[in-house]
Amino acid sequence: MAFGFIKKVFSFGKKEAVEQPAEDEVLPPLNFDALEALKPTEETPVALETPVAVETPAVPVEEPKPEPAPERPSAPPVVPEPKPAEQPVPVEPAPQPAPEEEPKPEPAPEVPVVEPEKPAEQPAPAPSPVEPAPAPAEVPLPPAEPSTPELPEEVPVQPAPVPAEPPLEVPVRDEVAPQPEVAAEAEPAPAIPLPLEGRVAAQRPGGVAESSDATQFEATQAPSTAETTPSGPSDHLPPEGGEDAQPSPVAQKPAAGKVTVQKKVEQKAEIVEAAAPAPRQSWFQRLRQGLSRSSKELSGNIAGIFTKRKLDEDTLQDLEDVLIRADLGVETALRVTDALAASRYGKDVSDHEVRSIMAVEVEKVLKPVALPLELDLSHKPHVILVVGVNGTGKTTTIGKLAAKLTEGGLSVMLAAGDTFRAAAIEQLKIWGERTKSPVIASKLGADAAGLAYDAFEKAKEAGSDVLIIDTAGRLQNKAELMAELEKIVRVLGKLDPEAPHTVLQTVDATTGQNALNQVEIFRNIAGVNGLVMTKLDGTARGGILVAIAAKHKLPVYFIGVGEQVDDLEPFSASDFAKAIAGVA
Ligand SMILES: Nc1nc2c(ncn2[C@@H]2O[C@H](COP(=O)(O)OP(=O)(O)OP(=O)(O)O)[C@@H](O)[C@H]2O)c(=O)[nH]1
Repeated sequence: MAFGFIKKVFSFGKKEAVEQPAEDEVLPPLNFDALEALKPTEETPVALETPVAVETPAVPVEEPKPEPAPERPSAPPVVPEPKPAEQPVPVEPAPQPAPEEEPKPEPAPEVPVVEPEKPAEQPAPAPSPVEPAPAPAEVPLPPAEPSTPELPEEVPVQPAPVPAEPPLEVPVRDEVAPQPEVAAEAEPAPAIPLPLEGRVAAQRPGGVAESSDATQFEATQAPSTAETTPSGPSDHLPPEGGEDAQPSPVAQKPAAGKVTVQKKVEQKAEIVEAAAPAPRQSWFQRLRQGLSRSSKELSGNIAGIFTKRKLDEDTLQDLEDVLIRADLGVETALRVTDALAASRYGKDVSDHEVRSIMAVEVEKVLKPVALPLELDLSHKPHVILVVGVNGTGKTTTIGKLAAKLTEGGLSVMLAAGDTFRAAAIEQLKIWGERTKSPVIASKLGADAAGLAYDAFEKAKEAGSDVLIIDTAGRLQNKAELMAELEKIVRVLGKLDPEAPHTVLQTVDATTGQNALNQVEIFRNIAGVNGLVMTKLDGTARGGILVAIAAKHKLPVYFIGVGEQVDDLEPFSASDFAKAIAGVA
């Protein structure tokens, strides 16, 4: 029994704590010295049991077994006492904390919001360097040093140890770690962040400033400032600081006028060339990989039709069905079958020939909508309103787009207009930190239109090039959503009749046919004039993009094939058509 307990404790990395009590117990039996020299183990158990009532350590040792089995209650009443009195209780809670902590790590990916908040608080104790002690208060530290008295606290921490080994060193920072990683990705464009950091640095009351420190500070500080929406934002974008902080050539701002946003801001092409090339897979490779499910299913079905069969009415009908089932839409399906029939009717046709013709026809459908996003910088700022159903990738797309713009030397301000979800607000703040873009946010449930108006004013004051406004997308309450979006558009128009200058809708490719309706709805509600197709990676329904293009004929500016900051690329009709058709 006792051994079992000790082992458990060891596993938590608290040998010291346990061993001590064990030794203490052994000490009393020292009276038997000579005799017991050989049987230390056997004695201990005896000693443990005897002193049970008196010596607390002995009790806890036995309880560990009872832990899993509350069966112990049957054991001598003595046992139950020690539990409540001592740590045995905490030992059991240990498993409890495990579930508690797990939820944290899990939400981490989805709701990094929690993480940023923690760091946000830490910065306060930022003087941490001076007070490493307060940090222990966080719990993680105690487990390492403290022994018995802290066991209860340690217990909850122990569950973490498993994943916690890293946290042991810098638990909180670990959570923030992901941010530095992102920052690292953004680093490729070293010159850009510099000026931006300069801005943020200027915002800091204390003027702390090294790049690395700055990053950490911003990660925590930014959110807080964003919360102080009313005054904060303006402070965030001191045009002076921004320009001063742009010592690097890359930081040069594009002249007023129209710029094209593709892989980078077009007007910055010369400077962008200096940026280090990404070592990752080529865009087309990633696109092919992302659409592999769509193309494989399609290719498999096509191959099934044309194996040892001539092209006739039946095969054409079968092909049409396959294309429609692949979400390409009736119009495109007919285009493909017509084109195929025109040149190959009555002949043997290989599936590869069919897919090649399909790629050509799909490209024809997509070509008209594969347009680059153009920003009119004569507007200060050019306002981009991002709409779409919840979860379609609005916030993520805003972050990716902000990264492109800031890397291109443009100053960007973000507005957390989805005031219905705290997570959405926090998520945008994180993107703001990553892209060094000020975020205007307000309390949960605040009037989104009021926030948009406020953000527009602040962006004007700050001289921002672009203002990107996030919005809620609660289609489940269509009337309310419609009223809110209409109000946002109306309010923005008071400051600039032409605003919002771009209304982007994010469309989740995994949605399938319902995406067609979503575009219809948001187009009518918010005047959508451009699309971003997200989550094309890993879906078998990528063909829906073709159906949307054929039906709505709205520009598709970008497509998303992942959650990373660089997983947003300008839409290429040719690349997409080849990728989904599975031809080189
Ligand atoms: N695989 C993949 N995931 C994506 C892509 N774009 C966004 N996501 C993920 O989709 C989820 C929802 O994205 P959000 O940006 O929060 O979507 P949203 O529309 O802002 O959602 P709400 O905040 O609820 O309105 C997140 O987990 C994103 O990481 C993409 O292109 N590919």
